[in-house]
Amino acid sequence: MKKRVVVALGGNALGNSLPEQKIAVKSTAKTIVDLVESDCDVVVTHGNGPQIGMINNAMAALTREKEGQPNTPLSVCVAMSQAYIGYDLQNALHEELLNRGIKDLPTMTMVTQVLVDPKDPAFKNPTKPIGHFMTKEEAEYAEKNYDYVVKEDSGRGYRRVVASPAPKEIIELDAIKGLVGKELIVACGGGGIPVTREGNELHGAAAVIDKDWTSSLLAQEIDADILVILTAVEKVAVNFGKENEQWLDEISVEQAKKYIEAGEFGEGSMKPKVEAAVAFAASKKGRVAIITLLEKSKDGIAGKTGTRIVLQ
Ligand SMILES: Nc1ncnc2c1ncn2[C@@H]1O[C@H](COP(=O)(O)OP(=O)(O)O)[C@@H](O)[C@H]1O
Ligand SMILES: NC(=O)OP(=O)(O)O
Repeated sequence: MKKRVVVALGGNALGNSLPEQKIAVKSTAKTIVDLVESDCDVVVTHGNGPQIGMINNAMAALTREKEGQPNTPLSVCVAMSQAYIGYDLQNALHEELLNRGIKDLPTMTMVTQVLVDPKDPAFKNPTKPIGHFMTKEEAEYAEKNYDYVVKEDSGRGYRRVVASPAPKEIIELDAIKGLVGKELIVACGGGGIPVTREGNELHGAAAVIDKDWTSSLLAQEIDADILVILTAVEKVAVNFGKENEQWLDEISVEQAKKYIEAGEFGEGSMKPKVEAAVAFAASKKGRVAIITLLEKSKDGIAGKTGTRIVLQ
């Protein structure tokens, strides 16, 4: 029987610049089509940290240059990032599907809005890094002149941070559900365009939602069998980077929660992935969340590698 799989693409699946992304999506498409050929109905989600930083900077420069040019809201920048990344992915998937003789699976990108709570405390405590790394001097300049909130990122330099509220509801969910299995869909890009509700109106919010959290919500809502979070490591570790580092194969939801509490996973990097994986695996017995490398996704689904989180 076909498996329903949500594949969440991390930064290494897309690269950090326009030329890097154009190259990266070629191997990303191979990985995704491998899953299609392994009898999976796939829905693709992706991050947008570098891309939204780039788009936001470009739009802000335009506002500074041209009198009367209104500022572009962050929600609109997320929408732009969905279209831009979706275009590159669709283009690469189209080619890869045809190369393998698969002609009956159209690809499409769904511009997706995701409801957030305007009272989410995340709006008062920006944590989500976006855009490029800055030196201390560049960071100070950006804070003073562009009103950015900037934080030091694990010894690697400084990055702008923005609010990252929790995803509550996927507005286009029914449309996505109707297409799973019939089309190869890219949805909920960059965690979704954050919106708040006022009656029948949806208003864009100044935030970037964590894509791992939205991917977990999507996987639960479409009743997926597997959530695969693809990133830059083959497995999740405890004592990561230390002498007694231990790579994890299969762990229970309970064990994963204990490791989260013990602070085993990097804030803003591995921790949201494990939390999102736990939320999916805990939501129904039989659901499996896998965290692994992009190029190992097929082996991960076959149970040969990756860290698997399951409800026991
Ligand atoms: N305990 C851990 N086990 C494995 N990787 C970890 C751990 N803690 C932090 N990391 C780091 O998290 C990174 C993945 O997070 P990130 O780069 O933010 O993801 P993304 O692929 O979504 O862009 C890994 O490459 C690794 O450097
Ligand atoms: N929106 C989001 O989570 O993007 P990254 O995965 O690139 O941080």
